[in-house]
Amino acid sequence: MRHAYTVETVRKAEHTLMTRVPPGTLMQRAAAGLAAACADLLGRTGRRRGIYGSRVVALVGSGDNGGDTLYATARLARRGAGATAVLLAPEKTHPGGLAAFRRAGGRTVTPADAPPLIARADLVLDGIVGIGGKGGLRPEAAGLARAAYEARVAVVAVDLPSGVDASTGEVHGDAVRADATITFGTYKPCQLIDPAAEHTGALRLIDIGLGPYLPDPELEALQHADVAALLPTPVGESDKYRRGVVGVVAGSERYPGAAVLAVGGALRGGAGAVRYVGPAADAVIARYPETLVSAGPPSKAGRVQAWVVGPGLGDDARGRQAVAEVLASDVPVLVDADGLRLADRRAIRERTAPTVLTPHAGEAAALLEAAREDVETARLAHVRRLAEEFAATVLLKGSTTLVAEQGHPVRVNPTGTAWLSTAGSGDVLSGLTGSLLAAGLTARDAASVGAYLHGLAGRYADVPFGSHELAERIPEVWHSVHPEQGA
Ligand SMILES: NC(=O)C1=CN([C@@H]2O[C@H](COP(=O)(O)OP(=O)(O)OC[C@H]3O[C@@H](n4cnc5c(N)ncnc54)[C@H](O)[C@@H]3O)[C@@H](O)[C@H]2O)[C@@H](O)CC1
Ligand SMILES: Nc1ncnc2c1ncn2[C@@H]1O[C@H](COP(=O)(O)OP(=O)(O)O)[C@@H](O)[C@H]1O
Ligand SMILES: [K+]
Repeated sequence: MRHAYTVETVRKAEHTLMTRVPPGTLMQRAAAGLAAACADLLGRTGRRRGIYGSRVVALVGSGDNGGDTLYATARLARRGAGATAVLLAPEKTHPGGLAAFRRAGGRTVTPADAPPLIARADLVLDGIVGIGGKGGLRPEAAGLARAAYEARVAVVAVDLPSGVDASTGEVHGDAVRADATITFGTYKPCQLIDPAAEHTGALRLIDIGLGPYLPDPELEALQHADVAALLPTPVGESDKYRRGVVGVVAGSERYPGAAVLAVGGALRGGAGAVRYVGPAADAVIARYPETLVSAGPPSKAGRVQAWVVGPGLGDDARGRQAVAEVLASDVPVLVDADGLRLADRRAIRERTAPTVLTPHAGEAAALLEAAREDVETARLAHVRRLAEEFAATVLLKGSTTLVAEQGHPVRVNPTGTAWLSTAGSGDVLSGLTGSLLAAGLTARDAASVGAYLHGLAGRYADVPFGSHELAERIPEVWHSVHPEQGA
């Protein structure tokens, strides 16, 4: 599991740790890790394939982030790099870092003289601001960041790309675009959540000894091993009912394909059987003959351990009635797509069994009476608000998928690709996640494992792909996560 913490929590933990180690220790640990990571990068990608003779330019702001950067650049200078520091606030530059940098033979320049040096550099270090940053880059720093970007010079962000909001992943104004980010002590939300995550590049964590002083995480991201431990596995005494039956209420005369896609996802999620309820039974059976079908209503379809309701349901009274029936059941329910529009808000809030809502940004905006752009620019705040207002587990889809449930850390999905933004891919996700719910995973685990597998399926599929291919990739994905199972 990867964990991430807000600035406030990081500061508290650093404060406690600092009282237990000699002054300057943390900065030296950070600088040593940063210099080693830069050396790696110069060895692999620099024009000179190594540190000796390479040209390193450090953008240095007024705080400790600049201090880290100067100490690290001094280490590179001692190993033969030609090092230049651009001082953005000369009077406020970290004194110890600057002295070390000068002793190592580094030279300093003003921002006005920097652009040609940046354009010729092998590596630019962004030490403008770290967790102390407020708002976007100021114009002078923004100009230097742009010069590096336009010259396609490799940029390493120190702790985080300057200009992004560390605790939320929001970006208000100009921000550095990094090829790699070397972060200290723990991950920060900005490195995992878009739009800030898009500025982060390859991410590496340097241990500075903070671990024992950090509380429960505010954000977490599952990794392969966490997902493997959660995947449902049939045992000796299993039968199809004990493995779980998932009911799918989806599709309409107008959108029969949504039913097929959701059922396809459900068949690959580990439940023992899939029941389809709705008007697209012929299309479903033609593609997946193993499905148990009925025309409805859901209340007469037979027992299930979880329901998925909503994909391609349309707008009619029958759809509304089906959603109401499903929400009135005492089993876990996943509500997606049209279901989110048709569902009665109170009926969701008052359910006693778990409920998972899976909106994309547009649907989330409608549920919250907010603007879509606001949801996209502040995903963390909005997914938390949805979980609270609906007393449900909420999976907010998009370039970063988040799963929120009150009283727990928000989960960030680390898999996925922009190729998943294709019609019907959400239908596959809802079937897959519903199947995991029926197989007995908690709402939060089902949502995060569903998003994880779905995101990997998108990465495994040959591009450009149609959504029906995603379900077919799941056995391969399952196997990669859990090498003793799957394809
Ligand atoms: N506190 C610690 O124990 C450690 C901190 N470390 C480093 O210290 C950093 C935090 O240092 P600081 O608290 O000094 O803060 P920063 O260096 O992140 O930035 C604060 C300074 O930048 C200025 N500033 C804020 N927003 C700005 C903006 N938009 N444009 C230009 N200037 C802006 C502020 O006036 C302040 O002087 C971390 O990110 C990390 O790099 C590491 O050395 C590890 C240990
Ligand atoms: N830019 C993106 N990067 C990664 N994943 C994305 C991106 N845009 C959309 N997705 C994913 O693609 C899926 C699209 O689902 P959805 O919006 O419901 O589409 P549909 O309604 O067509 O099925 C979701 O899993 C979402 O997280
Ligand atoms: K930085």
